[in-house]
Amino acid sequence: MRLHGVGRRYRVGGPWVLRGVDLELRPGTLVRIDGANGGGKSTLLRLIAGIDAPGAGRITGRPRTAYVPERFPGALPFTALGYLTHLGRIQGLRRGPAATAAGHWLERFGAAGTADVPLAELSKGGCQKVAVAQALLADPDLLVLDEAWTGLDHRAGAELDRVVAERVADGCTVVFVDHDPRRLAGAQDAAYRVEDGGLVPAAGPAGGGAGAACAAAGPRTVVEVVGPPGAALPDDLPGRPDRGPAPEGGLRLTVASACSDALLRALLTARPPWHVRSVGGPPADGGAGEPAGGGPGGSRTGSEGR
Ligand SMILES: Nc1ncnc2c1ncn2[C@@H]1O[C@H](COP(=O)(O)OP(=O)(O)OP(=O)(O)O)[C@@H](O)[C@H]1O
Repeated sequence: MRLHGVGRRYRVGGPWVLRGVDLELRPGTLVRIDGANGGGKSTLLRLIAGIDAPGAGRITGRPRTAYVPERFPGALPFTALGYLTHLGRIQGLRRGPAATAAGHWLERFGAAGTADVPLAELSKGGCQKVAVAQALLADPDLLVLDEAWTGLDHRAGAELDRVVAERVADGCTVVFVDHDPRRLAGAQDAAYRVEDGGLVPAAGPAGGGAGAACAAAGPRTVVEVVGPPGAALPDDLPGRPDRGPAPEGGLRLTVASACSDALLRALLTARPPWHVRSVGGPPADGGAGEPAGGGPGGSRTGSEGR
């Protein structure tokens, strides 16, 4: 998708909040937008999300888009599950798959217990989980997150980090604003600042590249893999895993746990696919990693022994 010389002002003859904004959003990239309060970040995100239209310039190549707004209209006459199922249907899902997706995302964000609670009775955090879940129902190709982490508890926030990594690994473009400069730090493919109505490249920890869209910090996961004979490890794997030989042959990959699902998916869907021998945590001594396959904290995969 591309923004060509996009501008927006809120009244005829009024000041331009944005002017002459050019931006290319490539598939499978994570893009951060920063800027001063009131500078126009949300305005830009609404244009990117397609819920507002530019007053100048144009936007081309829009993919299937989902959006988490800065403020979610919580007091609607639905239960959490009913609302998400309804939105899933609007996004083109049939009733059964919409209800399944709704339940899945509530579960992932630790909100399964609020499925039958009216939106008006949810806590701020509970509402925010619904706001995030609605954007994920139909696997969007462009996900626009305006302070989507605000109000989420730690576990749900970490889950959203993981979801972002998975979506990017699946080829989705994710554009986000967040007040925390450490959010997905080092994982961004590009970062920009809205400044004086324009968009300028931001200095900072961006530049991870398409395969790096995972949080680098936090717990680590160790994955032991065996490749097809003669195959090299695919380039640009999610999370840029550290690699070394595995004692039983093959490779031992160590990656931020937030990226492990995306890494596994990339390995299993590579052509030809890699065999995952075990998945586990690093050893307590913090060394290079001892997959706990079969032991505490680790698991053998279903493909073991193939
Ligand atoms: N619907 C609107 N009608 C009129 N003016 C608006 C509207 N939305 C935003 N503005 C104005 O546009 C400017 C940019 O607002 P915007 O919300 O895009 O900035 P922001 O960078 O997201 O701010 P914040 O960091 O405070 O969320 C502000 O001066 C704001 O008052």
